[in-house]
Amino acid sequence: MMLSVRGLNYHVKIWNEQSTETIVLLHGFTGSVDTWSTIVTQLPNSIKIIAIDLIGHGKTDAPIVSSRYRMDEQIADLKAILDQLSLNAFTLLGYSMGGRVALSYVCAYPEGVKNLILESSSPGLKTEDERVARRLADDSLANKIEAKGIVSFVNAWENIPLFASQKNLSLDIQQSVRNERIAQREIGLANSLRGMGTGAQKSLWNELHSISIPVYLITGELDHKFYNIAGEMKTILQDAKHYHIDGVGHAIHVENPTQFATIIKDVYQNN
Ligand SMILES: C=C(O[C@H]1C=C[C@H](C(=O)CCC(=O)O)[C@@H](C(=O)O)[C@@H]1O)C(=O)O
Repeated sequence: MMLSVRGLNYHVKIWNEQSTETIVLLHGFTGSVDTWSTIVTQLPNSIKIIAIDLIGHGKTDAPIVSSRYRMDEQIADLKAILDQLSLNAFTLLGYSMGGRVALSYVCAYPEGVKNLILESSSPGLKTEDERVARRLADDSLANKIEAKGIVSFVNAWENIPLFASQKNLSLDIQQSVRNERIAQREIGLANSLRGMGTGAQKSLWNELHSISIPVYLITGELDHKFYNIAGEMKTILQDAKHYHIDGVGHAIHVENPTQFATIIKDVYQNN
């Protein structure tokens, strides 16, 4: 379904619409609602699942103005979507960039969020120097995406060290991840980096201590960077559990969907 919010058309996919327990799923950079297709088959019908294509991704609009992709704009869109769907109590799950959106959302709009699940994500960068350097890198990548096109970008992106463990997946799964990335629009990815990239968003490190809901941090054994980030987040959060999954990297839901789905089911059993 398409929802019009704050002047943009968002693509939203819903499973088990009549169920009461609800989880909202937010994909990562270069992703779409399709990234959750395997997970959905492993969750019980008792859970209503709402997956959203974030701005510039999937079938959601990709505005040409990069400022429309700022994190405050994205979470305001998300709030408007959830209000339109009359959601007043739900678990919010985000993968990587989607986790940064989810965490930003909880810090700005905590009402209604019962649990927060962050897969391989971060609260942003602590210092302005780090953010300046990352913005320069992300701006350069954004310009390269527009100059050389999506295929050239994906050829490089799927081979960054962060995704090395995905080479162990079946060729079918690797191809499905590639297809999802290839289907993206250059303007959407480029402006996503410019507007809500890791260096563009504000740091949420100093807001973590105020989050009172349960936070579930999921990282992969082979993803040392985000394992360490999650470990530090856990020392600050009031109520946090860190699941560290053996034998997988950054995209746990792709590399071990069964164990990922089990964690989600555990969260609901803890409610
Ligand atoms: C490479 C780094 O940052 C990028 C890596 C992960 C994030 C993401 O959403 C990737 C999802 C995917 O392609 O499967 C992305 C983001 O948070 O926007 C980062 O740009 C890094 O080392 O930080």
